[in-house]
Amino acid sequence: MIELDDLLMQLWPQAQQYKPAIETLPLQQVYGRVLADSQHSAIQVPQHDNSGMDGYAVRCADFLQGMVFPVSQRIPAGKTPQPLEPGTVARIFTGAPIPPGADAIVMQEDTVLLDDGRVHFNHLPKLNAWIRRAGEDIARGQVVVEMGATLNAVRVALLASIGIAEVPVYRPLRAGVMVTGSELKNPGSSLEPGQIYNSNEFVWLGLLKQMGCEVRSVGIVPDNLRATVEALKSLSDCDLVISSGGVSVGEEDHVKPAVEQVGELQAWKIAMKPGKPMAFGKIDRAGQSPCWFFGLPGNPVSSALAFQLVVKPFVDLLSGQSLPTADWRSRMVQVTAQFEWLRPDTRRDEFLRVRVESGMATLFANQSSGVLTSLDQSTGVVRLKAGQTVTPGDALPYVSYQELMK
Ligand SMILES: Nc1nc2c(c(=O)[nH]1)N[C@H]1C(S)=C(S)[C@@H](COP(=O)(O)OP(=O)(O)OC[C@H]3O[C@@H](n4cnc5c(N)ncnc54)[C@H](O)[C@@H]3O)O[C@H]1N2
Ligand code: MOO
Repeated sequence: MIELDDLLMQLWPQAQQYKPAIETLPLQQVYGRVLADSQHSAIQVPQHDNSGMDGYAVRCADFLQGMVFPVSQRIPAGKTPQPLEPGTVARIFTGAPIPPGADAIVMQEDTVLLDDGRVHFNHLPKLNAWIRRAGEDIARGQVVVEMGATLNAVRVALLASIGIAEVPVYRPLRAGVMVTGSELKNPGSSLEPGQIYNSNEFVWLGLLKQMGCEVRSVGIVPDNLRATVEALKSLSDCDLVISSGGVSVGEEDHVKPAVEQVGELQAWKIAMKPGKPMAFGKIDRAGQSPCWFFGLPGNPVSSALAFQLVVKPFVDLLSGQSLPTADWRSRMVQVTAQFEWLRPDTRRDEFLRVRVESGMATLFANQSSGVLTSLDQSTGVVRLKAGQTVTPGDALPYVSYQELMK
């Protein structure tokens, strides 16, 4: 068996070597994509010192002479102001440039407009009040979004705010999906005795789409070597293929020999629970970069967790994301156990499904890897080292499903 951390260290450098193709797209089409080159700002934001309020631009020193001033100019947003005449104030609106010579803004609620058009100020102004300084958001030349960042709504808006209309992004990965098992039926059809519904595929379709992959599925593949080999071959034009089931040790488990026929198996049996019989390898493609292969266990919880803990960071790295973003281990936090766990697995690290509220972790009662409801009714997993027992009050490393899928 391979330790999980050793497996990750074996996988990640391979993913980092992969160079996805780059395309340049308009901002409207880049949501969820990974940026292929850091974007610098050619301008400062804001461009000019500007007002944060509707009100008056004033010179503080003038208030030694009194509290009532005539208005010498009107500055709406978008207009270039004249220098502020001494002994006067300027009517100004939110976002409008500060006139040279003004050193504070007074909001209009703190003033009274007199019948003769002059303005009475209720209080002395505060130096620099309500002036938003040029460049206080973004300096000229600053990197605004780093290469490898996923372009979420705010980052796309940041690019827009510096006038960039199109950016280079990595081409989405093509993920191939197959689920093995002669006992499987798709939802919508009725079950014969001994059959079960295929649910694993539906976890992956959702997660892969959330990760921005283009997904192609061949669906259910019966438990025989020939059909498994054919399914692998038919998906080999993808960047990676994920299969479920058939990776254990029984005679009905054909995935490993099938991968060995069409490519190479690099790892099998990981010291983690759930998820032990996971396999990793490659499907050969003459003269092209490899098609990576993940054989995940059939048990629904094992398949979903192995996906989040092993496949997800690999796909993130293939997609061009940086290692710190991809490594969920650095995002683990400590929680306090409110449960007891006295029957640890002595050889594998265990991931227990728990519900965490205010830093307190309660255990989902049924930790079987066949119980899919456990994933819905827990918030994440705590990681135990092989042989580790838990008593209430113990501090445990925890990662939420939300954090795993970031
Ligand atoms: N003698 C041994 N038996 C098993 C071992 C072992 O080391 N020695 N490992 C166990 C562990 S751990 C796991 S996990 C499972 C994984 O086995 P497979 O990956 O070969 O999966 P299958 O046997 O094909 O299926 C397991 C289970 O999951 C259900 N399943 C399969 N596909 C789907 C799907 N698409 N949607 C929903 N459910 C699915 C399947 O019906 C089985 O109930 O092996 C243990 N055995
Ligand atoms: O490790 Mo298996 O994945 O227990 O369920």
